Amino acid sequence: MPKLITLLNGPNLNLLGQRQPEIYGRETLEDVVSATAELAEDLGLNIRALQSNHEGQLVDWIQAARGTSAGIIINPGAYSHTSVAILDALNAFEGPVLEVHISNIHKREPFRHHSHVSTRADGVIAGFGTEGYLLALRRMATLVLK
Ligand SMILES: O=C1C[C@@](O)(C(=O)O)C[C@@H](O)[C@@H]1O
Repeated sequence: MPKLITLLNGPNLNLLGQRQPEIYGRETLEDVVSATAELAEDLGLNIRALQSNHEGQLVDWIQAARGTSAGIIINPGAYSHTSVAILDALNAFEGPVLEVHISNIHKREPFRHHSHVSTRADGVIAGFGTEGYLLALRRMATLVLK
């Protein structure tokens, strides 16, 4: 059985492709999910891709990944900068956590420079566009298949 990786996207990422394309690009979330699922298959992994605009829902999915997923790839969106609840949930998850930001948060407004999630993440990718999800998945394969 291929190992399961939970891919979580937070608020407003459902609007990928339409929302500020000059920052986030023209690819939709559906495009991102199908590209990651395809790569996952090549790498011998399974992906469970979920998106929510609600903090508590993301916390519930992180908790559900305990004992069922080998790793979590998460773009927490704006909750990166505000959510101690998401950080606490990730701290209760036993496997590797990789954080993805499509944009380079360090080049943007100062309030985006800090991410609570980064204090837990085993790796962070920012500013690689939607390609960041694929790079994170490759790194996840190294971490969980070693
Ligand atoms: O919603 C997002 C998307 C983001 O996480 C990114 O992928 O670049 C960066 C966040 O600051 C922002 O709130």
